[in-house]
Amino acid sequence: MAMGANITGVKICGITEAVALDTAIEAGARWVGFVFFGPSPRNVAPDVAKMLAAQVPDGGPGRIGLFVKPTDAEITRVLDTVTLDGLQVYAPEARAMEIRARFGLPVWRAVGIAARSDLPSATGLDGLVIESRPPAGSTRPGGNARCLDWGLTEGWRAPAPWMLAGGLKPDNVADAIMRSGARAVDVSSGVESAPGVKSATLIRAFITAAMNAFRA
Ligand SMILES: O=C(O)c1ccccc1N[C@@H]1O[C@H](COP(=O)(O)O)[C@@H](O)[C@H]1O
Repeated sequence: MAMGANITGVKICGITEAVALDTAIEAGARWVGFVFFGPSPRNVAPDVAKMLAAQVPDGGPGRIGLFVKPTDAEITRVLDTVTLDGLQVYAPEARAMEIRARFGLPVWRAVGIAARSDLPSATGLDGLVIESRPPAGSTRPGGNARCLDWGLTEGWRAPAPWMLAGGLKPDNVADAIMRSGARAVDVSSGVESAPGVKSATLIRAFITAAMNAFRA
């Protein structure tokens, strides 16, 4: 999961089965994500994720494990079974830095924002995932199909490579890229036919729309 200053690409998150993974690989996803968070409809058991991760060819998308406020033991339990190339964590910066040091993998921190002042001005991490805040009462901090105001990141001098997430779909991702200035995007709900059920058609449409927008 190399992250240069100008990363461009698409992450398809919340993959739980082989067809969706194959589709994401064939369509040109740069990263694929596996969710290790019980309350999510995309939660995947480590033994299933192990088989999926092994299906990614050399030179294929980076395999990202998503964790919410994880303990070291939770991450260890997954990494003992699944080969991952990076971690996406929902945790404060200091805890994310601890995780990075402890496990020796690149770490992106997910940050929910509601105002420009919420955008981080500094980080010691490998990247940031900038997304909307969850709705009140949500059981999860992301994966809620909720858009942020894309204008909030326009002209932002990001302290690290970043990707835009939250409520992206095939029919709004081009607009989101143009208005936010993002060079990388992350999607879960927007490529599903039902919560947790990925659609090959929507995955292909999303990656095509995003890559066309990056080239525009
Ligand atoms: O996908 C989930 O279920 C999930 C659970 C807990 C934390 C994050 C989760 N998903 C991430 O949230 C954003 C936005 O997702 P969406 O496209 O709005 O569904 C993205 O980074 C997902 O990977």
